[in-house]
Amino acid sequence: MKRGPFIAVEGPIGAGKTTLASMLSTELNIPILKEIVEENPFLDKFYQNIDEWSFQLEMFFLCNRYKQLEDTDLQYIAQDKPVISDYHIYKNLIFAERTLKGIKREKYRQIYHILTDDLPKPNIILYIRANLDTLLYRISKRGRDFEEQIDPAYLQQLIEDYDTAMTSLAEREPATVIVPINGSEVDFVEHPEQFARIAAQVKELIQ
Ligand SMILES: Nc1ncnc2c1ncn2[C@@H]1O[C@H](COP(=O)(O)OP(=O)(O)OP(=O)(O)O)[C@@H](O)[C@H]1O
Ligand SMILES: Nc1nc(=O)c2ncn([C@H]3C[C@H](O)[C@@H](CO)O3)c2[nH]1
Repeated sequence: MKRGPFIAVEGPIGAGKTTLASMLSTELNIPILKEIVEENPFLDKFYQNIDEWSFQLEMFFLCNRYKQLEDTDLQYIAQDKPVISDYHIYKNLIFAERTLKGIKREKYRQIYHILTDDLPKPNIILYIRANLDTLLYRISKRGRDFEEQIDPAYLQQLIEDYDTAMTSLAEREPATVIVPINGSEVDFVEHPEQFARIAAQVKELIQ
């Protein structure tokens, strides 16, 4: 069955997902769904001690996004209305596979699949790839206190995890369109013509 476009913007921390999703939402007049950051009670503690807090944090993100996705399904997808999101639910697994170990990782995997397997997934993914220097620069420019403690090695691993995950998603879901964007070279914030090219590409995909 054909359904309305469900667009997700993805990429590692600080790649520009919220920025690009917001710009596209305005330009294309499509409602935006944003992830919850400031109200997250575990992020600060997590960055201070990943092993201690990872399970609580990953479960918090999963429950939150599960609820958002359920609502999105009712409000938009089931009614064939377009929507753009600054994340894909799959990011839960990308992060959790990196931050959890042993039995907790195994339990998390099972819960992730139970909760999300039957929910609608984005049919278009704008995947912003960016190198470590770009991400570190953008994260520091954004200036969230709790992110000052991010270990560059953790960020570098996530860059690689994202590449692996997107390749695997493309194999599992050949119908999903993945548009790679080189976030270290393409600057959709400072260069309107570069943003216009991305917006035109998305317009063409959803027509
Ligand atoms: N193409 C760009 N050129 C210059 N600055 C950018 C660009 N994209 C994003 N930024 C800036 O980088 C910072 C991070 O961007 P943003 O918050 O959109 O990233 P994100 O991928 O949504 O992050 P997170 O993973 O934490 O949710 C912001 O300060 C934003 O203004
Ligand atoms: N561990 C972990 N799992 C997730 O699912 C996840 N999603 C986002 N984040 C972190 C990245 C930014 O610092 C901040 C805002 O995106 O939250 C996550 N961290």
